[in-house]
Amino acid sequence: MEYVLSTENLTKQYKDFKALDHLTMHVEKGAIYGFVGRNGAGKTTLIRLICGLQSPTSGEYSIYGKKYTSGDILQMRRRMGAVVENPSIYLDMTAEENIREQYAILGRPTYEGITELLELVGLSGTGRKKAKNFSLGMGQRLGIAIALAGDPDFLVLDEPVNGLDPQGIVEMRELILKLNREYRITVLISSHILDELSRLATHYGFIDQGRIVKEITAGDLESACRKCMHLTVSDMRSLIRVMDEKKIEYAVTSDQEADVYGDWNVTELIQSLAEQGCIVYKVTEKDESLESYYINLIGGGSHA
Ligand SMILES: Nc1ncnc2c1ncn2[C@@H]1O[C@H](COP(=O)(O)OP(=O)(O)OP(=O)(O)O)[C@@H](O)[C@H]1O
Repeated sequence: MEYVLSTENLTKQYKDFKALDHLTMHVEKGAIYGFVGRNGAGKTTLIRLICGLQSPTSGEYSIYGKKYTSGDILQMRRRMGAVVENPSIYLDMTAEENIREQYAILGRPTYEGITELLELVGLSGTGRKKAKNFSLGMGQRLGIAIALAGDPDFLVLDEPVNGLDPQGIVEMRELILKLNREYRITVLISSHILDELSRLATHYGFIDQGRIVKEITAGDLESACRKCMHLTVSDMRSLIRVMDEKKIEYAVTSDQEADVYGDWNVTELIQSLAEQGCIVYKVTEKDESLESYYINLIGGGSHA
């Protein structure tokens, strides 16, 4: 497995407060990694660390397999683009001037590719408009364009849809998907908006109080959250017999209760059970949403 980013026991302590507490995570090459956690969980701290804006207290991280203490780390960071907190945009400049500026900072020999970059992020029509007159969504997209100026293959976005209107959210989602699918850019996105992430992420890392509580692929998460029928019955042995005969997937949850997976005809199922002398007292549809999965995972409390 090739990891673009991996951390091991990464810890960041501010006086007597641990913002990151032995955090271990793995971002696979090609992934859109949804970094999920409530406000204050430590997402931005992790991003600041991997961008080299702050140093860890202990533990380590590697980018493209190179440890942060190695001499090659700066080179690896050049393969990374990030939009952290407020993107560094010159407000008195146009979108194009901002990207030109970034090209100059990066020491790129020509201004080639700027038109394409503006088009990619949907800012090609902004002409002489200065960044200070941009909408929030345009500003976010300019931040991404600046982060893309160095042709990164790893893009880190801290809460990219925060504050955007529904249209802005859709545009941001489409842009991220395009960067990942067409340009093969691995993306790490931090967010507390789970529903939005679920339309994008191929992998998730759930963070709480500075620790990763779970890393899971989108496929495994979908299975964990899939719909099922919850049955309360008089006779569990009969239920088991009927389910096994019909090759229906199920899970017994108590003496009288079971979860039945798949899209089955409820009337037929109840009839088959009745024929075996098993009365169905109650049928409810259970749909563990991403949100409730997450709340179960981190044990409730006040959430973002
Ligand atoms: N420089 C600092 N000094 C002291 N505490 C800090 C500092 N920076 C961050 N923290 C604390 O560390 C914790 C984690 O902050 P962080 O910004 O990483 O959270 P987050 O998950 O990004 O949350 P949010 O979604 O609110 O940005 C917070 O409790 C914050 O107050």
